[in-house]
Amino acid sequence: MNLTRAGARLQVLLGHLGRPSAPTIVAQPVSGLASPASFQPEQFQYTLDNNVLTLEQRKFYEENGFLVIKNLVSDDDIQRFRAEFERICREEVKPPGIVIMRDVALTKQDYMPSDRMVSKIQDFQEDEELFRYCLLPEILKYVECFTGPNIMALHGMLINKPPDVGKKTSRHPFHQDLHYFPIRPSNLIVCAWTAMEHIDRNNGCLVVLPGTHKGTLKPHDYPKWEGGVNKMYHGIQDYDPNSPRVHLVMEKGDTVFFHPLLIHGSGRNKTQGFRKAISCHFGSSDCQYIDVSGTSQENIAREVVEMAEKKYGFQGFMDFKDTWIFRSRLVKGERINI
Ligand SMILES: CCCCCCCCCCCCCCCC(=O)SCCNC(=O)CCNC(=O)[C@H](O)C(C)(C)COP(=O)(O)OP(=O)(O)OC[C@H]1O[C@@H](n2cnc3c(N)ncnc32)[C@H](O)[C@@H]1OP(=O)(O)O
Ligand SMILES: Nc1ncnc2c1ncn2[C@@H]1O[C@H](COP(=O)(O)OP(=O)(O)OP(=O)(O)O)[C@@H](O)[C@H]1O
Ligand SMILES: O=C(O)CCC(=O)C(=O)O
Ligand SMILES: [Fe+2]
Ligand SMILES: [Mg+2]
Repeated sequence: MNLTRAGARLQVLLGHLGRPSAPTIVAQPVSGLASPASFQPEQFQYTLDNNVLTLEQRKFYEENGFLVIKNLVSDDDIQRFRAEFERICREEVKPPGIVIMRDVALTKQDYMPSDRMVSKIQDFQEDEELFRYCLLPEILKYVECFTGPNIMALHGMLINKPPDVGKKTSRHPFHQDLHYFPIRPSNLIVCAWTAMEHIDRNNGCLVVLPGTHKGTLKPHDYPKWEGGVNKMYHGIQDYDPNSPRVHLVMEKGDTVFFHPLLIHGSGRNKTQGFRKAISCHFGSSDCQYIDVSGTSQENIAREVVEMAEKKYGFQGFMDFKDTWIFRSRLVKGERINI
């Protein structure tokens, strides 16, 4: 994207956020030197001005589309998320709205209420214990660098990647999360993803294609994998197989923040343990809903609406946008548009 246009759009958004616009860049010589404070960076388009990120971290996110913050979430909090996840799997608590997903390779087994049957839970916004993740001040402090001060939690997930049974169904194909969101602008959306244990290539770490957040939203569809593909795990069909991959090896509590256009996936879990991570997508409440009719997002919109209609029993009068309106929750500032 053209820098001037992006700069102009950011100015409009900042104005809309009720903040002073970023100063126009005029290199003013002060005692013969340009003052670093007045030299506000017009080159930044994926991060906002505040004092949380170092210049180096900011440049890294701008360039790569992700940023890992080590040791951000405490062991105590992670233990609480794990315990609540197990209670949900054992059906001791049933938070309204929760979506429990099994790995496609295990769907023909008799269901036992146990964390060994569940590959992912989604939409935990009504579970006060898990939703604590989306309210953690240490997470929101970083989220605000991307969304600004009015923050909505759009979607929470706890991923329990099962041991692969040999069909490679535990993989998550390369995708861009924006495919699932009828919400723009994309630069005001960010995902926080926290490792709940040591995660590396053996148990299926996140794999990212650095810099791909600078591209556009690509068409997504089910990959043609012989062993089966999980429901709604759409992938990008024409990603560049030679694009450099970065495998994110993370320790318990480490958190990666990434842009919704960043192409990422996760590999097979070759261990016998269930690899756990907790995540939430956040967006500025200044964002807007878009109509995805006639775009590449139509396919996922149809699937999500079908599932929501089945789950909530409304037939025929829900659209993609509605499924997001009632699932998202304000976590900071004011609810404005979305
Ligand atoms: C309002 C809610 C909207 C939620 C909207 C999510 C949008 C999220 C946006 C997030 C943004 C970030 C990016 C996230 C990337 C993702 O994670 S995308 C979402 C991931 N997937 C899901 O959310 C699906 C969750 N739901 C499920 O897994 C449900 O169990 C299913 C697949 C709908 C089936 O439910 P069910 O009917 O209760 O299950 P069951 O009777 O056991 O099986 C029925 C049939 O489904 C098959 N099946 C069961 N599980 C699976 C499976 N995992 N895969 C494939 N087939 C399956 C069975 O084999 C069976 O097939 P047949 O024998 O009839 O041929
Ligand atoms: N044909 C494909 N289409 C889309 N995504 C793919 C394809 N093959 C692999 N991937 C994805 O590529 C990412 C990285 O795979 P890579 O092989 O580098 O990781 P890995 O950890 O070694 O995983 P694996 O053991 O499954 O090979 C994963 O997200 C995986 O799901
Ligand atoms: O494997 C994971 O933990 C991440 C999966 C992912 O990218 C997603 O659910 O959108
Ligand atoms: Fe994702
Ligand atoms: Mg591999």
